Amino acid sequence: MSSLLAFIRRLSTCNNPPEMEKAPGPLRFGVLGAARIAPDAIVKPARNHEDVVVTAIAARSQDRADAFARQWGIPKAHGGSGAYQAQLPNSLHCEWTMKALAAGKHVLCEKPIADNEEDTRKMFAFAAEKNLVLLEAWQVHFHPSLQRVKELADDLGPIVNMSTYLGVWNSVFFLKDDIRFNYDLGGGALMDMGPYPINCMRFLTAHEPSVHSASATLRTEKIDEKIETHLSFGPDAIPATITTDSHLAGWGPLGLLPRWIQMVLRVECKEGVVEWSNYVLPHLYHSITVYPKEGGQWTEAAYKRRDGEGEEWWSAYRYQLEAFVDKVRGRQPSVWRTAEDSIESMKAIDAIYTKCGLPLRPTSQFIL
Ligand SMILES: NC(=O)C1=CN([C@@H]2O[C@H](COP(=O)(O)OP(=O)(O)OC[C@H]3O[C@@H](n4cnc5c(N)ncnc54)[C@H](OP(=O)(O)O)[C@@H]3O)[C@@H](O)[C@H]2O)C=CC1
Ligand SMILES: O=C1OC[C@@H](O)[C@H](O)[C@H]1O
Repeated sequence: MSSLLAFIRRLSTCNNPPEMEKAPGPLRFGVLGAARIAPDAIVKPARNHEDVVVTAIAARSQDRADAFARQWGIPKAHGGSGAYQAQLPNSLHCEWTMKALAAGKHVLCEKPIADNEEDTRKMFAFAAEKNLVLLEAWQVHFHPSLQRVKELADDLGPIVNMSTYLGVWNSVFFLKDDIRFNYDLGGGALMDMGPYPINCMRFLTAHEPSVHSASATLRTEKIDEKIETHLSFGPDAIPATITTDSHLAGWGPLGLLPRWIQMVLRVECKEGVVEWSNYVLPHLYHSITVYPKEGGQWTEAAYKRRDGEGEEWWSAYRYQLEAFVDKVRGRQPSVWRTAEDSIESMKAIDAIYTKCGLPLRPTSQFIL
C-alpha cells in the first residue's frame, strides 16, 4: 500500500512539478509547434528549472498558438529567446533547426532529429560552425534507469544478445492523420520508435550496428506499420533483434480490444539477463529485472541519479533539460549526447529502410 502511494505521489509530481523561482537572466525558450508532446517535453520541465523560462510558442495557426499560450501560461513574447525546442513533424526538424541556428539560438530538437543521415550531418555541421548547442531530444539517454541497466549488464559480463518488441495499438494512441503515418512529414513506425532501441543498444554495447536483414509490413506505399530487423553490434557481432510495431493486433471478440503497449528491452549477458520494461518513458514507471544464471532474480528501478542530481520524480525530459542548460551555460553536463550519437542513429535508421527496400525519408529541400 505504501509503495502504491509513493508511486502515485511520484507520478503526480512528475506530471505537475513544483514551480521554481527563477534566477536572474534565465535562458529564454521559444517552442516551435503547439505539439502534443510540448507540455511534457519542455513546458513542465521549464517550470521546475530555475534557469529556464518559456517565453514564446509558434504554431501554424495564430488561434492554436494563442490557445496553447493561454493553457500553459506562456507570454508569447516573440523574439529575445536564447534557445528553441522544435516539436515538429520529423521532416520539418532540419529546416527549423537551421533557421533557429542561423538566428543564433541553441536548439533542443525532438527525436528523430531529422529525416535522414544527410540532414542530420548538415544540422550538426551548422551548429558547430555557429558555435551553438544542438541536442537531439532523445530523453531516455538522460534518465538514470539507462545508466543502471548498463551497470547491471556490465556486471553480468559481455552482452551476447539484445532484443526488443516495441508495440503500440494505433487506434488508441494515434489518429488516422497522425504525422507518424505521413511519408512527406517523415513518418513511419521505425522513424518514430526506432531511436529508442537503436540508441539504447549503441549505449549498452558502445558500438555501432550493422544491419543484416529487415522486413516491413506496410501501412501505405512508403509507410512502415511494422519493421523487424536483425542487427549486430561491434567487432564481436553481438546479435540484436528490433521490432517496431505501430499496430499491435487487438484481442477478444473480432480483435477489437486493445493490447497493452509492449516496451521491454532484453539484454542477455554471459552471466545472466536484464529486462527493462517501459524503457521508452521510464519516468512514468519502469522495472529492471535481473536473472543471474546462478539464480536469485530480483527487480529494481532507478529514478534518481547516483551522483545525487535530480529527484525521484524528475521526468527524463527534466533530466535532459538540466543537461542542455548546463551545456549552454558552459558547464559540463553529467550526461551528454554527441553529434555522432545522432548521426549514427539516423545512419542505422536509413540502413534499415534500405534493407527493407523502402526509400529514405525525404531530404529537406530547405536552403539557408
Ligand atoms: N521525445 C519524446 O518522448 C517524444 C517525441 N516526440 C516527437 O515530437 C515530435 C512531435 O510529435 P507529437 O507531439 O506527437 O506531434 P503532433 O501530432 O502534436 O504534431 C506536432 C506539430 O506538427 C505540426 N503539424 C501537424 N500536422 C502537420 C502537417 N500536416 N504539416 C505541417 N505541420 C504539421 C503541428 O504544428 P502546429 O502547432 O503549427 O499546428 C503540430 O503541433 C515528433 O518529432 C515526435 O517524434 C513525440 C512524442 C514523444
Ligand atoms: O517518442 C515517442 O515515444 C512514445 C511513443 O508512443 C511515441 O509515438 C513517440 O513519438
